[in-house]
Amino acid sequence: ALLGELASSGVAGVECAVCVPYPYLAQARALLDGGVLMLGAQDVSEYAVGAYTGEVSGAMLAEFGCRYAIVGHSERRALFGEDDAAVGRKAAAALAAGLTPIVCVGETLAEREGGVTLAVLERQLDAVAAVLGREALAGVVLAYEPVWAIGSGRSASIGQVGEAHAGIRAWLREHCARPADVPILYGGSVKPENAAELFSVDEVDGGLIGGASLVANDFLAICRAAADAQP
Ligand SMILES: O=C(CO)COP(=O)(O)O
Repeated sequence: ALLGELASSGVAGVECAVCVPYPYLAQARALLDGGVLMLGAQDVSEYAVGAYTGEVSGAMLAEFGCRYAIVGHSERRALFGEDDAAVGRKAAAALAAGLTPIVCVGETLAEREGGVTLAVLERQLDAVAAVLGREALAGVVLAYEPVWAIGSGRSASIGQVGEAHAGIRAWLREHCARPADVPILYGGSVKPENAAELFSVDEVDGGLIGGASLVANDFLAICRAAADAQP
């Protein structure tokens, strides 16, 4: 459904990708081959090669046509013990395999209510910068995903998103060789109804869509909102 619509109507200037679970990569690749939608994975191993049963390396993902790998999604951090340093190593592994890591950062509700949102984002970003360095950092995509807004139906407010994204851009100016090259996506209950407003916020360069991406027409509406928000 996505391919048909995107091929006919297009979304000029917007890069769209689907990040599918590992077992569906081959099937997705066959469907997407040569089309306008790019392919990504939802995770990647921090190890390039070796005996790590169950792990999927960046090279394997590249072989299956992936352009992107999400790293440090809050569910990976909270449920699978991925700490800030491991997220940095995964980002490095993705880059080494020629993939663009989509590095997720975001605060929990307790952290937001405790007034430490920007400090948490900085801590998570510092760990990535410590592994990548200023040059390689320019090759990532960042995604601000407040944990409390993911899958909850409750997106962050325009003000909250603006403050976090401005904070992340300021951090990039200090730590990244080419701070303007790094897109900052917002994720957390993005829907057709709120996409245009969220994409109008300064320093919001796109979205990382969960639930709404499973409904083709909703995802398409969000892609179009991103196209309409082009400067
Ligand atoms: O985690 C997300 C995308 O990775 C966001 O999920 P929702 O859009 O369902 O809140």
